[in-house]
Amino acid sequence: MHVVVNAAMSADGKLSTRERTQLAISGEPDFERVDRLRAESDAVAVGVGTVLADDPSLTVKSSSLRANRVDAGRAVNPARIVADSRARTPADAIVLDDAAETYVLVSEAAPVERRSALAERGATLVTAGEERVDLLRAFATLQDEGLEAVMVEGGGELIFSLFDTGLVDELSVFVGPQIVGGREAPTLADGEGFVEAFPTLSLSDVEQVGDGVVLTWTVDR
Ligand SMILES: NC(=O)c1ccc[n+]([C@@H]2O[C@H](COP(=O)([O-])OP(=O)(O)OC[C@H]3O[C@@H](n4cnc5c(N)ncnc54)[C@H](O)[C@@H]3O)[C@@H](O)[C@H]2O)c1
Ligand SMILES: Nc1nc(=O)c(N)c(NC[C@H](O)[C@H](O)[C@H](O)COP(=O)(O)O)[nH]1
Repeated sequence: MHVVVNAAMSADGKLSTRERTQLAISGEPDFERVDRLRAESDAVAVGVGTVLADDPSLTVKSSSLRANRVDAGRAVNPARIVADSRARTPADAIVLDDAAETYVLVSEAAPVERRSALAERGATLVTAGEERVDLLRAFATLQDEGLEAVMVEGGGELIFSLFDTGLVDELSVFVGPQIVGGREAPTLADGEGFVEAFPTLSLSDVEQVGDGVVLTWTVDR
C-alpha cells in the first residue's frame, strides 16, 4: 500500500480556525492538484472530525479525470475511507451517498445501533481496535480489499496517528499566505505529539503557487 497525506495549511500550520470553520487556505490551482491526486488514488481517507466539520464529498470533480478512470477500467470515483472509532458519521453525511464505495473504520467501542445505521446506508464497516481504530490492522484489511494507493486528506488527529503508526509514505502540503493562530485550531499533526523519534522527511519537490507553496516530502524509512 502507498499512503500519501495531502492537506492545506496556513503559514502558521493551521488546517482550520479554532471554531473548526472551513478556511480558504488555497485556491483553484490547488483544488485542481488535489483533484488529480484523488483521481490517481484507489481511496481517499479522512477522520470523522473532518466529516463532522466539513461534510466533504471526496469525489473527483473534473469530468475528464472521471472519464479517464472509467476508460482505465476503474470506478468513476475512488473509494472513501472514514476513520470513525465510535461510528459518529451522520447517516446523512455526503460521504455515504452512492457516488463511491465507502469504508467506515470503527472500533469495538462503536455502538451497535450506530454501526447498523451506517451499514444500512451502504457503508462497508471495518472493525479494528478496542477503543480507537487500530489503523495498522484496518489498513491491512483495506489492502486485502485491493486498495493500494490511498490519499489521506486529514484532519490533524488522523494525520498524526498515521505518522505514529508508520503508515505514511509521502506528504504534500499547500502552505498558504495567511496567519490563523489559536492554540485550539487544528494543525497538520495534532494527537499527542512526538517527544522523541520524530518521523523525518526528505524534500522531493517545491512549487510556488501564487503567494503559497506546495511542498512534497517522502517519509524516511
Ligand atoms: N486544510 C485542510 O487541508 C483540511 C483537511 C481536512 C480537515 N481539515 C480540518 O481539520 C479539522 C478536523 O480535524 P480533526 O483533527 O478534528 O479530526 P480528524 O478528521 O482527524 O478526525 C479525528 C477522528 O478520527 C477518528 N479516529 C479513528 N481512529 C483514529 C486514530 N487511530 N487516530 C486518530 N483519530 C482516529 C476518531 O474518531 C477521531 O475523533 C476540521 O476543522 C477540518 O476543517 C482541514
Ligand atoms: N486543498 C484545500 N485547500 C483549502 O484551502 C482547504 N480548506 C482544504 N480543505 C480540505 C477540506 O477540509 C475538505 O475536506 C475537502 O477539500 C472537501 O472535499 P469536497 O470538495 O467536498 O470533495 N483543502
